[in-house]
Amino acid sequence: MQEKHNSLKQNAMDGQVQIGIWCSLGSAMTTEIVAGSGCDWLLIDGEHSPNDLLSITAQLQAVGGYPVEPVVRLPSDDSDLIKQHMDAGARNLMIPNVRNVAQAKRIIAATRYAPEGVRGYSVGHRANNFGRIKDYHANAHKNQLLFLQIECAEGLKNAADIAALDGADVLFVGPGDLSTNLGAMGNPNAEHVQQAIRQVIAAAAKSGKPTGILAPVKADADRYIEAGCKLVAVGADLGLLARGSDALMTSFGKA
Ligand SMILES: O=C(O)C(=O)C[C@H](O)[C@@H](O)CO
Repeated sequence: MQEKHNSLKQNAMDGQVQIGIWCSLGSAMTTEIVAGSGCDWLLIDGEHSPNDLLSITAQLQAVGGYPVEPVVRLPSDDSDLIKQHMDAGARNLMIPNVRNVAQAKRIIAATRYAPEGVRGYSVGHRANNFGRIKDYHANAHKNQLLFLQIECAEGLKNAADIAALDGADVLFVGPGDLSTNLGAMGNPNAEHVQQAIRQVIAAAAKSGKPTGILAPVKADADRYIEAGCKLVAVGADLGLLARGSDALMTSFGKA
């Protein structure tokens, strides 16, 4: 048995736009509903959502039969969390608030087995179909996609050097944190924040790496795609449900 080819990695590296949806509800059921939408990828959020290793594993299992690549965002760059979630089958990882090359190198090392890295070895886990994928450990890095979030001035300053690292596959802008850390909380469309986002796109492009962003407003998503973003999350389960249910109640005069 071979590991399934990572179409998201292939398409991202080929410069194809890949449309995603953010999953924040911590539910295998709602994430499976999203998986059937036709999106290319979906983000299971472990940073700002009530998720843990077990709930993230359940969501990975729920979407396993769909033509979608799940990306798991961890709450930090903790190497033990990286190990646990990769063993659970999270081969596309997003790490928040990456600020400099030294931190990025530590993160990359945590995703790789020796001699390139320090990922702990386990003979059987969900990632290698419980030992059935015999060459998993030798080839795992070929099917992994690592998203490093650029969300502050230091990360912005170091973005090009971070993107140049082997193993730093995607620079992913966190528009909420980036705008907050640039003095424009709640206003990612402020011109200096937009300029910063364009700077991240250019920094990644210098190393031939794609950029991603979360843009739940279509006009913003269209603008970022036009500006060169390739991995764009265009909505979130939480917002879709809140806005949808509110609109429904408004239509019956209930809100
Ligand atoms: O900074 C951001 O914006 C992100 O990284 C995305 C948010 O954390 C996401 O949870 C939506 O609020």
